[in-house]
Amino acid sequence: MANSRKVRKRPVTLSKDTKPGLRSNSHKATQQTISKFHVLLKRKAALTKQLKAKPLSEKKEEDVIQVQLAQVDRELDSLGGIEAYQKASVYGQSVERGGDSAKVLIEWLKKRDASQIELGALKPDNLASCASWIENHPIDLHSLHPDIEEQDFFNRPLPTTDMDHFDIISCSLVLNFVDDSERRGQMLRLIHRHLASRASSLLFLVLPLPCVKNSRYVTLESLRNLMRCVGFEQVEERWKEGGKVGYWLYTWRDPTESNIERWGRKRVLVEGPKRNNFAILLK
Ligand SMILES: C[S@@+](CC[C@H](N)C(=O)[O-])C[C@H]1O[C@@H](n2cnc3c(N)ncnc32)[C@H](O)[C@@H]1O
Repeated sequence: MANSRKVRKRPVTLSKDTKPGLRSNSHKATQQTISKFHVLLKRKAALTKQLKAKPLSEKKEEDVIQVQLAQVDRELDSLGGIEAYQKASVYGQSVERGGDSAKVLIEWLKKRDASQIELGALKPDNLASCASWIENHPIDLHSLHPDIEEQDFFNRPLPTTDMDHFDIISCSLVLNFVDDSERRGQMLRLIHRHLASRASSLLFLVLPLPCVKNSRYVTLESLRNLMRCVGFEQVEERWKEGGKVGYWLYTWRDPTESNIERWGRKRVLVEGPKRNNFAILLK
């Protein structure tokens, strides 16, 4: 359902100085930047967690962690910071996926007036072709364009009126960017609260395929069940064997808190040495 937020009719395009500028980058270099970034962010999250867990008496240990944190920050800076990561991701969109995730979302949407918030938007015009019926509100931690609001979704004020809620939330390759399993669960719960509480509200989720096909803690089935617990019913799923990413579409429903404890801690679902540790926890 559309609300009275201003509908942006004019398709906005990326300005010259915000174009990726990475066309000459090799595919390999792009992948390296993205994966180095993820490794460093994970390390940073682990160190920050350790720091919070330490009692103050262990000052020496705390100092060591602070030094390690500073080193991680330097390495992130030397990679070019979040902007370099984002630009590599823009480039990755075309090389890895043959285009932006929005293509899949548009294919799945039934044409109706709707308001959408796009989390982790690298470009302001992903939904330009639907501008007459979708009022899109792109946000990102680090905005690459004046039409993308710079905002951490975790800090976005909760909706207070019907108008503040969205009909659609797009969360493409953002949940995996969140470096802590509990915070991923929090993000899903927040998404649920920002959507209008009706069955027509939609969540579009995109994850790197290994998060669900090669994790020891998450499978396609567990994702479906966890999402149901948060309050999302899966209606579409798309991925292909050997593919890079998976796409899911969910409708809003009431959460089922009955077996919530099942999702409160990591449980190995698939054994194997080459599995990754991607997890989502609900507390
Ligand atoms: C890998 S990029 C994905 C971009 C794009 N959505 C896509 O599908 O290619 C992840 C983006 O999510 C943004 N992001 C991560 N956490 C966020 C948060 N809490 N709030 C807003 N944006 C966030 C990052 O800044 C980054 O630009």
